[in-house]
Amino acid sequence: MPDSTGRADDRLVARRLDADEIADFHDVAAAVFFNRPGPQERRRYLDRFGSERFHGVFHRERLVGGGGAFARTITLPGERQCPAAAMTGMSITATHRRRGGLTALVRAQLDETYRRGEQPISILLASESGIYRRFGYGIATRQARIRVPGRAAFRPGLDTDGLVDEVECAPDDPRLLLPYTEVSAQRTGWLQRDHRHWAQILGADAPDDPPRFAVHPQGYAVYRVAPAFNDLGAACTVTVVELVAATPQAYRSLWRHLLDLDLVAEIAVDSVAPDEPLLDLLSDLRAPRPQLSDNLWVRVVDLERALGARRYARPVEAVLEVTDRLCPWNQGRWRLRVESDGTANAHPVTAAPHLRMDIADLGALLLGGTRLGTLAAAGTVDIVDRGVARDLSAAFLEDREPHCPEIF
Ligand SMILES: CC(=O)SCCNC(=O)CCNC(=O)[C@H](O)C(C)(C)COP(=O)(O)OP(=O)(O)OC[C@H]1O[C@@H](n2cnc3c(N)ncnc32)[C@H](O)[C@@H]1OP(=O)(O)O
Repeated sequence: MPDSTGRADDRLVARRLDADEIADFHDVAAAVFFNRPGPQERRRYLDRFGSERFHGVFHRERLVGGGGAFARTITLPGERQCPAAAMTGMSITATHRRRGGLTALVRAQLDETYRRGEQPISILLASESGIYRRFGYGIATRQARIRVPGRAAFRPGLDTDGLVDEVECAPDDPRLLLPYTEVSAQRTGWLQRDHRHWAQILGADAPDDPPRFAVHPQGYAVYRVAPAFNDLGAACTVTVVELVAATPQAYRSLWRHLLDLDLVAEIAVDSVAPDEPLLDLLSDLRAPRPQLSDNLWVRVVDLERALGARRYARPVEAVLEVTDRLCPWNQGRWRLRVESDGTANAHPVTAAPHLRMDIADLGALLLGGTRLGTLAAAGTVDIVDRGVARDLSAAFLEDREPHCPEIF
């Protein structure tokens, strides 16, 4: 409709979608991601996730985009469980891009997340790595893509126990649920799952391509095989969906089982932690050719609560000066005080800062996988007091690399 100047109103406006509108958004998102879901697939998605929070982007009352902010729980350092708004399916239809649609959407989602007060952080996996820093998201975890030749040997002296079995599993099978529940509560970056997430991850909607399962009393592997036979013989590829092990023995035994499958030329995993133990088990350490990229992006929505939600490796006291363009309530100086038991609190102060950083850098640090010194070397964090910064860096760091193994 023309405005008072006679021009058409070209603004894109974001607002919360009601239950009826979520189905329309699902169609918009499917087109954006080049999918053509059948009616059954659409219905299943809505049955599973229709109760989550969705926002839409409108142009003159036409729905042209949107995205979800799903309620998940993530493990933070110190085995602390933290609610997180998991952003997913962010979509703007091709005819309405680069007009501020995503910007309006992210603002609306962050405002609502803060107002509701349930989730101090927002998380996402980015389709392209250039999009989200401007919205205050930082790369909190990294992933490696690996390709291991079939039958690749372990270093000498690494035993396995032969307790792996090939079985059929339903999404609620305790042989999956029990190891996952145990490991996900310990590993920073892992998400808690309910039956909806399991069904989604195990492809319960795609009966023509069911995954295979190898189980061990303390773990499991979910994988698919792409058969391939050429002039020289078999050259099948195993793609590991996930391998979860609660003990080193289960881990080695499951990997040995996959590596020794006959007819397989290569075992592929698209996302493992950069310090995946397999990389230290193989006798040819160069064989997996790990390719690093970004994994989980974290956005601190409520600084005070987010910094208090994890445990730290050592006591420290530091004043951080934080800039935050989108969430001004985070902007300013904060004293972070970590006690000897690793718990912490943050309070606004006026004291001189020891460090200055953008909120995206705090998101990058929160899971303990990014070094403060690296951000300082890149010049995105400004260190005023080097001694305090060194102590703070050590307090933030995790023993193992955090990683989010799940696509959401
Ligand atoms: C968590 C997830 O869901 S990730 C999935 C993201 N979605 C997709 O990849 C689906 C295909 N792409 C799209 O739907 C759209 O292009 C989106 C959602 C990525 C961007 O939507 P738009 O409405 O065009 O973004 P908007 O106009 O608000 O742009 C905001 C800024 O981001 C920049 N930007 C937008 N898309 C990209 C991109 N793919 N790469 C780099 N920068 C980008 C814009 O140039 C703009 O920069 P500025 O602030 O300096 O001017």
